[in-house]
Amino acid sequence: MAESTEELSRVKAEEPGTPRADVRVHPDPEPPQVTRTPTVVVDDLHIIYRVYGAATEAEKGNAANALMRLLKRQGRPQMKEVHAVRGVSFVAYHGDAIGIVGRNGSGKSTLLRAIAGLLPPHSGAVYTDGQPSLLGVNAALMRELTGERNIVLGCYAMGLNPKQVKEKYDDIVDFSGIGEFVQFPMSTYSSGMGARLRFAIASAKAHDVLLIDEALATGDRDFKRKSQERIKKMREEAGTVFLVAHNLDVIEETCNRVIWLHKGKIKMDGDPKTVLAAYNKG
Ligand SMILES: Nc1ncnc2c1ncn2[C@@H]1O[C@H](COP(=O)(O)OP(=O)(O)OP(=O)(O)O)[C@@H](O)[C@H]1O
Repeated sequence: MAESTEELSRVKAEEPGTPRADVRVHPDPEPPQVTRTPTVVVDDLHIIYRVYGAATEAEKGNAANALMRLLKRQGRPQMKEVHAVRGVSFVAYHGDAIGIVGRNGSGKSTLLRAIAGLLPPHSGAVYTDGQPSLLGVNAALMRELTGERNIVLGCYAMGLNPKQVKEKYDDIVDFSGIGEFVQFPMSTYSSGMGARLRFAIASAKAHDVLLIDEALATGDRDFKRKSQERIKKMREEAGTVFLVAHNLDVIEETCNRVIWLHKGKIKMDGDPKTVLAAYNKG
């Protein structure tokens, strides 16, 4: 942590009076290359969820109150705010694969959804160069349709034309490893099979910015290896990949940079080894 403390004091010295909770760690003392092209700029982003009907502090966790409310058929008109992302700022570049780590509820998925444009900022902004695509465990494939139909529809949704879908189809089925299950509705798939098919569809196309939320967590070792290779290829094709995963090995092997979120703020941002070592300690 000596390196990060030094970095933090330097940042503070440069910006007197500006409170900074985050720590930026660069693998070498050289300043970042100015020639790299930024793909995602997140500027002092705040995301707040509004939950209607939430319990007040006084009512929280009180079974007697809950029972009384039920008996009296009282509604709960209170509105509670959850401040999930609190002033996050960073710049991602072409060719970056950025792992996002943090404890449950630290704001990882919220940040990805905001970069994908699915959540409006409460304040601050997200600027992206190109179209961001979010691939999550809940990505919108249709459970009642067969894998085959989902591949075709998913490819169309990504903007491929019928000829390109034909060319990609076999590769998607092979990569997903779902075999003859491709003929069955996705409702018959295990969660791992669904996740593999989603990744296979999404990665069949080059993305400007690909956001992956835990999709690799459910695959077996062989699938993880294949998907890591594919992420590497996507990086080489000059896209930017964001990866949220609780499996830190996957992050370390796949990413060239890691952002550690803690209670909605960036606690550390830098090369995977340094950040993961600090995260494991803390
Ligand atoms: N749709 C929602 N409505 C209200 N609050 C939400 C919603 N989604 C997430 N939150 C809250 O926002 C905070 C951040 O959640 P988020 O899912 O982004 O964290 P996470 O780091 O991805 O967690 P996990 O590792 O458990 O997936 C949490 O306090 C969570 O309860």
